[in-house]
Amino acid sequence: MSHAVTFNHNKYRPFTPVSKPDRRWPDQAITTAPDWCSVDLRDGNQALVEPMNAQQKLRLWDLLLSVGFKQIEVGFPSASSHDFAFLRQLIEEDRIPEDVTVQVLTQARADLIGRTFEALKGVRRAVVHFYNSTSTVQRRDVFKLDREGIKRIAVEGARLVKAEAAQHPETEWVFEYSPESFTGTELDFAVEVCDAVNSVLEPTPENPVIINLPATVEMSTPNVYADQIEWFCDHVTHREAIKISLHTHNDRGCAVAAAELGVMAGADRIEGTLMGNGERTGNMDIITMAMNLYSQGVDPKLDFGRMDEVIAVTRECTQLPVHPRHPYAGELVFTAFSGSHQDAINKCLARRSPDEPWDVAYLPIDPADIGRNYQEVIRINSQSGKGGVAYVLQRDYGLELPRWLQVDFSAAVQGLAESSESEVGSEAIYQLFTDTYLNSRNGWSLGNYQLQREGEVDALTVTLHHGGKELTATGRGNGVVDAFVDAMESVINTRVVLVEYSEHTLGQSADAEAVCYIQLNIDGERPCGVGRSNDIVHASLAAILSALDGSGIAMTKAA
Ligand SMILES: CC(=O)SCCNC(=O)CCNC(=O)[C@H](O)C(C)(C)COP(=O)(O)OP(=O)(O)OC[C@H]1O[C@@H](n2cnc3c(N)ncnc32)[C@H](O)[C@@H]1OP(=O)(O)O
Ligand SMILES: CC(C)C(=O)C(=O)O
Repeated sequence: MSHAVTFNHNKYRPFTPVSKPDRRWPDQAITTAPDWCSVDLRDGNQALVEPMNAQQKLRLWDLLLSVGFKQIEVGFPSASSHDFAFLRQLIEEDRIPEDVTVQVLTQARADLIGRTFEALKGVRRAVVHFYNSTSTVQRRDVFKLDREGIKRIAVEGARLVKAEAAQHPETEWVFEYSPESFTGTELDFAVEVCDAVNSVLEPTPENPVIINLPATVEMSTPNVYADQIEWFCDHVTHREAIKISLHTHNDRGCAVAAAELGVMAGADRIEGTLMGNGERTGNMDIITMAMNLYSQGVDPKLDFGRMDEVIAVTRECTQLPVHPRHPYAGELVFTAFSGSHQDAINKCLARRSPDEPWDVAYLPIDPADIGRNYQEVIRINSQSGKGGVAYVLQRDYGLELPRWLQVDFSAAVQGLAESSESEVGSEAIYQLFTDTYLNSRNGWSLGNYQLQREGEVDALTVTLHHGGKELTATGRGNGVVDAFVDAMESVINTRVVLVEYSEHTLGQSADAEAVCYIQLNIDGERPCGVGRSNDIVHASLAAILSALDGSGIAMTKAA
């Protein structure tokens, strides 16, 4: 394969690690949920091919409330009349619950800040989130300003939001400042700018400012981001009066990991979106991070118990598909196709008692917790093994196949899966089971039989049908199974050894059907058979005949 001349890694530079020999975050664990802020209606919306209409925004807003978000960034009202109108609608229709705070974004620019406060008029409580880019590249190429110039934008923004807020004391104001493109900003400069902003805002522990440190572009491994967060927390002034918020993007695929390590490094708050929708590769996926906490026994303070509804509404509003393997939410994430996984899941679920902590191989959480059922856990294709097939027959048809029959039957399922080159559904598996063991394969069927007890010995006379002909056989033995094996030995004139026998009823009642599973040894061949009847004796005889019938060679001697 020839390489395109443009595919040249020499064009790029590695990220600079943070020199931090005293790092503490690797020893931390997350034991409580951070404060969550959904930015679906702002960062998520600004990244959509077709931004949400008013109806879709309301739908998503209601969903976010029902999941339990207490802080929701609802838009950039100074940038768009739609965002402005949506915020007005929430305020004027009194749609913001007492315990929920709306947040709005604005650049640190006078006209935009003025318009932002217009949009917020009459709101009970709000987070005003202002930002300006501080990164080296944006300073050089976008703003063409030095550090002082960039700091001035931030400080002026802080002064303006504070002044605007002071004119509306009826509202409870919270300020949030982002040194946008924090991950491309020298750490000392990020601290310098945020300190300067805070010297205007004058936060206190009772009235803290939110300092949001965005990985506007994810530029390094998550450990470096965590180092940056810890370094920032160690050096910023008035840490006790600041809520450190994180807002990670997923350019390198590690937005959730970065946010998690960032929380370990001292952050209090997380901004993100459902399913990680957002600019480019998206924002941090709050579902994944919250469910990661949940799976560790930490209350995520968000309720994803109705995951399918969350997915349906999000998909409808964003018009974005959900990957079938999206963590926790995707259609296939609790499904095992491969044999060894199925076998392990099957055994763990069978052994598990419901009052013990969840500990099931390959399933990090109980699918039932998010409204999924076990139906989807095990699905069958050519990668599947006997355990999975047995699980499906047990789950859907109550058949408890003994291990040796699982082995025998899995070859048939494998053959079907390979020839069909597709998934094999539960009904097709059952049909194959019926065709393989329950329907006569070579035309033999059981007619009447008579059993007589003579002392310690049972004598059996049985009628067999084949191709319109009738054949009577007799046998003696210790019990009816033994007597029938004896009768069949005389029919095929070959030694028949009963190797395995297993039975169960299909239900609790006295007249419940019985299922009998048999394995024979005939000249080294080990045919298996299954019989099913309201009468256990009939089921046993039918199973033996099924095994003989299926073996083909044996019964040709009788035909
Ligand atoms: C990482 C993020 O997601 S940040 C949020 C991004 N979201 C959005 O941008 C929402 C949609 N944006 C918009 O509709 C528009 O950009 C507006 C209304 C906000 C601004 O519109 P305009 O002023 O017409 O245009 P534009 O966005 O191109 O503005 C760029 C100007 O603002 C300046 N600017 C950009 N960001 C900031 C900032 N945070 N603070 C101060 N000035 C800024 C730029 O230097 C540039 O200045 P110049 O015109 O002197 O060259
Ligand atoms: C405005 C900021 C927080 C942002 O959206 C980003 O940096 O991605």
